[in-house]
Amino acid sequence: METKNTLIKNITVISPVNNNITNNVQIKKGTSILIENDRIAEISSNISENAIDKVINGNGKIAIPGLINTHTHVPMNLFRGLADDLELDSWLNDHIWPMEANLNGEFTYIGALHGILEMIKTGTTTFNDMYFYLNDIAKAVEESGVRGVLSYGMIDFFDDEKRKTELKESTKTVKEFNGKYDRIKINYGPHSIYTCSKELLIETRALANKYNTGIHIHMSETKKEIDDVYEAQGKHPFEYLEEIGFLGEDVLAAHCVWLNNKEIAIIKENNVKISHNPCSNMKLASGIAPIDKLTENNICVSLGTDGASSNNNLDLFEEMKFASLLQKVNTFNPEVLPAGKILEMATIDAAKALGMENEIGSIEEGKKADIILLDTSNVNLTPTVNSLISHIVYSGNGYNVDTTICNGEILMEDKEVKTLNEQEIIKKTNETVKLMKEA
Ligand SMILES: C[C@H]1O[C@@H](n2cnc3c(N)ncnc32)[C@H](O)[C@@H]1O
Ligand SMILES: [Zn+2]
Repeated sequence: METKNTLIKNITVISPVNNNITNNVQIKKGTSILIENDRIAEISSNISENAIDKVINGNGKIAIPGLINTHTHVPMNLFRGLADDLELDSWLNDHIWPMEANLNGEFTYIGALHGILEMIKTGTTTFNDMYFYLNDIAKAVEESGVRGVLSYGMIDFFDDEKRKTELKESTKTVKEFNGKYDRIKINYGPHSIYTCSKELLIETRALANKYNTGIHIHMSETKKEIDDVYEAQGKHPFEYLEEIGFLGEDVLAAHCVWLNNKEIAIIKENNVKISHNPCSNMKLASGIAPIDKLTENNICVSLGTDGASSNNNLDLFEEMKFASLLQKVNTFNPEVLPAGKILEMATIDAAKALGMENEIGSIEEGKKADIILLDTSNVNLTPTVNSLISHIVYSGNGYNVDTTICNGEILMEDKEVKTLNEQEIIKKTNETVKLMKEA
C-alpha cells in the first residue's frame, strides 16, 4: 500500500504520556506531528514538508488526543427531548423501552449516523456503545470513519428461551466482526443485573473468555436497583458478581453510583474499569458516584455521556467539566479531580478502560493517529498565556473543535465534516422521528 502522509505543522500538543503506571499530561509548544497512514510516525519540530500529501497549519491551534466516550447508546439521538424529567425506572419502562420496541435496522442506522455526526463535531473519535441492530450501527461506524466498540445489549428478563437467543445474537456479531475491521470491535453487553439472569451472566463470562472480548454492563445506577438486587440475591451488586465469577479486568461497568466500601475493594481487586456518567446521573436524579474514592484507590475511571435521551447531548467536553465540578461540590474540596486528571479520564484512562491503551488515548509516536484540533482564537479559550489545560476542561466545549482525525483520516476539517453529509443526516433524522411518532 502506498503511504499517505499528513503533517500538522507548528502546533501545541497537549497529551498524557503513558508510562503504564501513572499518566502525566504534557504540553509541547511549536512542534509538528507527522501522520503516516493510520499512525503517528513522528512528533518533532523539524519535519520536512517534502513529499507530504497534506499539510495542516497548526498555528494558533492545540492538538489533543481524540476523546473517548466509554458509555453510549448512539442511536438514542432519535429520542433526544422525548422523555425528559423522569427517574430511570419510569424513563426506561414507560417511555424508552416502548419506543425502542418500534425501532428497526434502518431507524437505528439513521440514529447512529446522527450520534456519530455529533461526536465527530465535538471531538470524540472512539465510543463504547451498547444497543441493538449492531450491523446497522457498524455500517454507520464504517462510513463515518470513527472507532466503535459495540455490544449488543442483552436483556433476558430471567427467561430461559430469551437468554439463549440473546447470547446467540451476541456471539453471531462477535464472530462476524472481530478481527475483520480496523475500527470496529465487538464486546459482550449484558444490560444489567436487574434485566439479566444469573445464568446469562455466567455464560457471558465464559464466552468473553473464549472469544477474548470485553464486557460492557450497567451497574449500580439507582438506589432502587440496589434495593431490588439485595432483595433478590441477598447481596450488593458487586458482591453478587464476584461470587458468580463474573468480574475481571475486561469488565467495564457504567454508572457505579451506589457503591459501599466493600464493593470498592472488590472493584479494585478485580481491576474492573468504570465509566462515570455525571450528566445522565444528574438528569435522571440517580445520585452522585464516589469518583473521588475510586480515583484515590487508583481504580481506572473513564467518562461517558450515556444516550442523548438522558444527557441530552454527546459532547464529552461538558462531561469533563461536570465530572470535576460535581465531585468538588460533593466533597467540599476544590482540589478533587483537577483539569489534568479529567483530561486523562477522557483520553488515556478511557483507552485503558477499553483495553486499547497501546493503540489510542494519547498523542505519541507509534500510536494510532486519533487527534483533534482546537482553535485558540475562540474567545473562551483565551487568554492563551494562562493554563490551556484549564481552558479545555473548564471553559471549552465540543464546538471549539475544528478538526477531527481518526485512524489517520481527516473526518472534519475547519468545522466541515468530510465523511458524512451533515445536512442530509439531520434532515433524515427529523423525518425518521416524525415517522416513528406517527406510527
Ligand atoms: C441497551 C439498552 O440500555 C438502555 N439504556 C439507555 N440508557 C440507560 C441507562 N442510563 N440505564 C439503563 N439502561 C439504559 C437503552 O434504552 C437500551 O434499551
Ligand atoms: Zn446507559
